[in-house]
This record gives sequence, structure tokens and C-alpha cells, in this order.
Amino acid sequence: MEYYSPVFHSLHAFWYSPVKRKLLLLSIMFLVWVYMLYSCVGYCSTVPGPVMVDTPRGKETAPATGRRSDLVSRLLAKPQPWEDVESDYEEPSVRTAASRDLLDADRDRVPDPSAMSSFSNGSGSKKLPQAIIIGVKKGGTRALLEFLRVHPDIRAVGAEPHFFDRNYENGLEWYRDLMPKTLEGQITMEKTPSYFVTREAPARISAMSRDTKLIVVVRDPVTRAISDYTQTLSKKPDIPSFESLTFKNRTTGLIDTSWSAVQIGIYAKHLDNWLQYFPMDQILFVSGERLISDPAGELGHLTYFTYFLKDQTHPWGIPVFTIRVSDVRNPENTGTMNCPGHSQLVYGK
Ligand SMILES: Nc1ncnc2c1ncn2[C@@H]1O[C@H](COP(=O)(O)OS(=O)(=O)O)[C@@H](OP(=O)(O)O)[C@H]1O
Repeated sequence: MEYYSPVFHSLHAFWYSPVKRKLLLLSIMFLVWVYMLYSCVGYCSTVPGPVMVDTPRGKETAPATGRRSDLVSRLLAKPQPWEDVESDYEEPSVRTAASRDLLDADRDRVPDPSAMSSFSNGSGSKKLPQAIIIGVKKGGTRALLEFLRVHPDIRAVGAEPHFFDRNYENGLEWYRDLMPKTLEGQITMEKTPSYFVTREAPARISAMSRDTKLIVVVRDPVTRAISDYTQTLSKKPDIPSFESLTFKNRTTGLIDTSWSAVQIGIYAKHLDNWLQYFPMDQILFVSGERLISDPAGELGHLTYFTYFLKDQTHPWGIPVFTIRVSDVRNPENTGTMNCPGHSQLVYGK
């Protein structure tokens, strides 16, 4: 006995009608297409797209991974109120974490587009930095960092984290999270030039790790001060002249050492603070002058740097960096010194 179903009958009739069959197929294709479109939109919204970031060189496109765009947005976060205010050139002799950076550059606040190492491939793990370029501001720290990060053993965060001066309360995990991933044997680095003149920085870095290598780019303090001043002048054209800020009394030649541009250049004084926490052989001095006059020559020292950073002696011997020194209060008093073994460090003495 044949079972008769009205539903089966209407389906049968529907299927054998060519027009209706085409309509059914079209509807199915349409539904599949809508489904695919929906899935694609959902997927694309989770895939990181290019991010435009403001840099000192203008707007640039960063190939944003999720991690990188996270870093960029964090570092591009609205500046704290005190960061917006530039003061009247009166600064404490040594900056404290809460103090304002009078001559700070915009670039200090804006992350470099290559905030993550270009070699970073997503593998490895984030580590706290083993080496930090702690200063000096306008010494050539950016150039040095960019030179160093060319080396495959060095991974550096491009933006200045300002952890040990402005963001310390965020904690070490926050700081670690800013770092690029590294593989075994690779060195994590960062640079924040204001650490050098921040009173709390040496103790804080030492608390993180007493083995941290410190790199200081030193430059003739007078040239450094002019560079610092020029940067501020470009943002605030109506500030007083360099001379009137430098001298307390032009006739006697008495220098106003409370002006931050001069303060920062009294290297020996700041160095004393660091030497309370770190031995001299853990601090590497680099010539800011050489970074300008012979950057290729400094690039040649990259191998030395990695040996220094890894606590190893280079097979070719001990690296020697000749540094021109001068006394900010007596610019005629210049000389040279070799690093390491820099017993003649007389900057600002
Ligand atoms: N190789 C190379 N390439 C480009 N620029 C170089 C280089 N070496 C040093 N400099 C000079 O370094 C000065 C900026 O120093 P910093 O990077 O430490 O500045 S900052 O503190 O990060 O704002 C800035 O100095 P001034 O030009 O006198 O302002 C740069 O010119």
C-alpha cells in the first residue's frame, strides 16, 4: 500500500516545476552568499588593520598587530594634565618623578611607529629590559637606539615608556607588557633619556634588577643645552633668549645652574646619584658627538655593545670609546677620555 502525503506531493510537484526549481536554487545560493558575507565581516573586524600614528615625521602607517595597536593606544593615551603644562624654566636641581619636563620633546610622548622591533615575529616572551639607555636628553639617544635595534640580538621598544619617572605606579607587569617579545639570548632594551636626571630612577631600576646595564649618551653639555633649547623654541617661539636663560649675570658670566637645560648637562652630579646603586663598570658611556660625526663608525661598535650587554669580553679586546669632555662652567676646559675606564670623567665638575 502506498502511503500518500500531501506534503510529499506538493514537494514533488514543486521540484518538477523548472521555474520553481530555479527559484529554490537561487534562494539557497542567496542564503549561502549572505552567510559568507556575514562571516567575512565578523572575521575582518578581528583582524588588525593598518594604524595611522602621529610621529615626529608626520603620520605613518604601522603594520598593527593586535599587540602593537594595544601598545600604541596605551602610549597615545591622553597625556596627564601636568604633561600639558610647560613651565617657566625653573626646575628643581634634580628632577623628581612628579616634576615637569620643561624641555621635553613631543616625541617623548608620541610613540615611534616602529615601537616594536621590526624583527619581532610574535614568538618568544616579553621580558623586562636588561639594558636601558637612561640619557642624556638630546645626547643622541634616538640615533643610538635605532642603531642598536638593527642588531638581530637586540629587541627594543621604540617609544619612551617613562616607567621609572612618570609611570612607576603602573607596576612592573605594565612595563613588561610594553616590551617586544624576545627569544633566548636576545636582549630587551628601552630608552628614556629623562631617567638620567630623575632622582628616584636609580633605586627603582636597581630594585627591578641590580644587573641592569645602563647606557648614557654623553654630549658636550653646551651643545646639548642648545639642542634642548632649540627644540623648545620650535614649539614656543616667544621664550626668552638662550643667553638670558643661561646667565644669571651676563657681565660676570655667572651661569644659572637652576635652568634645566644647564642642570641636565652637569653629568657628574647626576652620575653620583647612579653610582649609589650601580657600579661604574655597569654603565656604558657613548659619545653623542661621534653619533653625529661618524654614525657608521658607531655602527661598527654594535658587536661590542652586545658583548657588553651580555657580560662577555669581545674577542678583539675591550671596546674603547673616546669621549670629548668639557666643563659647562668652563667650556675651554676640554679633553678626552676613554670608556670604559673613565676615571677622568669631568663633565660638569
Ligand atoms: N646619527 C644621528 N642621526 C640623527 N641625529 C643624531 C645622530 N646622532 C646624534 N644625533 C642628534 O641627537 C640629537 C637628539 O638627541 P636625542 O635623540 O637624545 O633626543 S631626545 O632626547 O630623544 O629628544 C639631535 O641633536 P641636534 O640636531 O643638535 O638637536 C640629533 O641631531
